[in-house]
Amino acid sequence: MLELKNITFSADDSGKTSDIIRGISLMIPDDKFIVITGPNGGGKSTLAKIIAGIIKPTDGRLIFNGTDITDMSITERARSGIGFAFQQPVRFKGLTVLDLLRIAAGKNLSVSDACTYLSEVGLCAKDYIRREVNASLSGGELKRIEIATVMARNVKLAVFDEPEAGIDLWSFNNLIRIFENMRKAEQSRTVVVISHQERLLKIADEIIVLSDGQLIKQGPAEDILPEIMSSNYAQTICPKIED
Ligand SMILES: Nc1ncnc2c1ncn2[C@@H]1O[C@H](COP(=O)(O)OP(=O)(O)OP(=O)(O)O)[C@@H](O)[C@H]1O
Repeated sequence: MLELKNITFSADDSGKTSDIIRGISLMIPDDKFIVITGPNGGGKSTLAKIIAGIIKPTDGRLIFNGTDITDMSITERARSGIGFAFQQPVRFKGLTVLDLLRIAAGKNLSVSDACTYLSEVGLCAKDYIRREVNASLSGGELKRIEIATVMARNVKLAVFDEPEAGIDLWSFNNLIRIFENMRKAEQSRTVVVISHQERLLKIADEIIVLSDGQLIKQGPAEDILPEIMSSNYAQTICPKIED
């Protein structure tokens, strides 16, 4: 279980301090498929980066399975079982797809196992396994390779930031299956996905809504989804400015 206690993140924006995350406290339980959603600019990616250790909160603590991970680096957090897939995957010059999967797995993954991960994300493994992870790969291919690395990592908590971006419809159907399989493959594993996609929201156990850096709602999908889909919802999270 991951507990966020009063997490705040402020950034210096052209000499002015802006509060991007404002005192968020929430629990991310084990063994769940959780979707974090909310309007653009609400702070979802920032919160995901705080969980992964890419950025440090200005204030507040993160407790993962009883251990305070606030001051842990990305690598230490990865070792403790947190896996993160970027919204914009990183390209590593000189590294092949197989190298990348082996680094993710933390062991000398066999070619056949590496191929299985690639096939699961819909890539024809023999075409990709020896390819260099560089600018010649398309955004969708990189995204899928990134997802395969999180699968290879065998994490307790997997965080995906807008995994559907740049993914075609066929692959999106596949992606839904991957998330479901990932969660079921390991007891107590939680998969957190940041998404605006209704189809992902529909299969979530829990939905978390962030807006303007604040936690607006958290609860079972069957309670939260109808509210999000209602036409009044946009006004609730972003009230109209009166004349
Ligand atoms: N380092 C930073 N300095 C200044 N502003 C930042 C910084 N990081 C994020 N922001 C701003 O904070 C807000 C939240 O950004 P974030 O990327 O977390 O939103 P998001 O909810 O993931 O949005 P989207 O749905 O569009 O991906 C945005 O207005 C963004 O411009």
